[in-house]
Amino acid sequence: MGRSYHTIDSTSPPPPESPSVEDRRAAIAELGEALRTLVEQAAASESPADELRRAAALVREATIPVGKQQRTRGQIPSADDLLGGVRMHNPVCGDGSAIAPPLRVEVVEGKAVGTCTLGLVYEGPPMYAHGGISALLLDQILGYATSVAGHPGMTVRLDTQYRAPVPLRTPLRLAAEVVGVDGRKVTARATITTESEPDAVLVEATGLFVALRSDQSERLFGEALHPDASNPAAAHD
Ligand SMILES: CCCCCCCC(=O)SCCNC(=O)CCNC(=O)[C@H](O)C(C)(C)COP(=O)(O)OP(=O)(O)OC[C@H]1O[C@@H](n2cnc3c(N)ncnc32)[C@H](O)[C@@H]1OP(=O)(O)O
Repeated sequence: MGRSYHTIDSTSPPPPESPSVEDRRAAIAELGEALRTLVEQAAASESPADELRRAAALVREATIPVGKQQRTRGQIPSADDLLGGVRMHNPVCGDGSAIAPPLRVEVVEGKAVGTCTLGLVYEGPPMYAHGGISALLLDQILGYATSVAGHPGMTVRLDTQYRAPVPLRTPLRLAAEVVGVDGRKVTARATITTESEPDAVLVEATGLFVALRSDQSERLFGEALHPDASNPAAAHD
């Protein structure tokens, strides 16, 4: 099951989940996989117009069961475990996300190392990834590196250097590590290469992360973390 570390995550392993939560996560992942197949095939499709219209009708029909129960912006997904690092809909790593590659991340010798393959849905220049997608991947793995190093924070600056285009439908490797800690400010560096040529850096980034003070955390996330305390209506609208 995909796990993604966020700014308010701890790095300790999550406790065992109940079977119903695991089943719900499995269902979310199954839907995510189907959605990713759909969006990739749509981006690559050369099917005739009538086939595309038939597909659009089927997709509209599929939104009915999915839309039956919706959470609000202020509600954390019931299948997530923030402290355990489970974010099912994270747009980079989440198994339930239609737009996540998804990036798989593990810790190797103190570095966060990620792997993914980008489909045609991420195309910018023909055959290569959109630059914003590279920045998205780098921001995520930098955030992961700061979390696993015990310094979770929010990105306040992301400097990205594009040295060569990132090829689509090609296994990629990302690596990130913390290079400096100055009070609440944490600097980390990350790279994107292909798996076959790990020494040829395609894109690199330096990220500056700031650990939130408790008042900042409360201001930004209080509604989601304590919905009943801050706004009883938010949990139910
Ligand atoms: C699962 C996800 C994994 C991770 C995914 C990637 C993470 C993300 O994408 S996070 C989302 C994107 N980032 C954001 O939305 C953050 C938006 N920024 C903010 O909300 C605020 O800047 C916030 C709350 C982080 C910090 O508050 P702010 O008042 O700006 O800073 P403050 O707390 O006073 O400053 C702390 C230090 O950081 C410095 N600083 C803040 N911003 C910057 C900046 N852009 N550049 C340089 N230094 C900065 C300050 O100067 C200060 O330095 P010092 O202690 O030396 O005086």
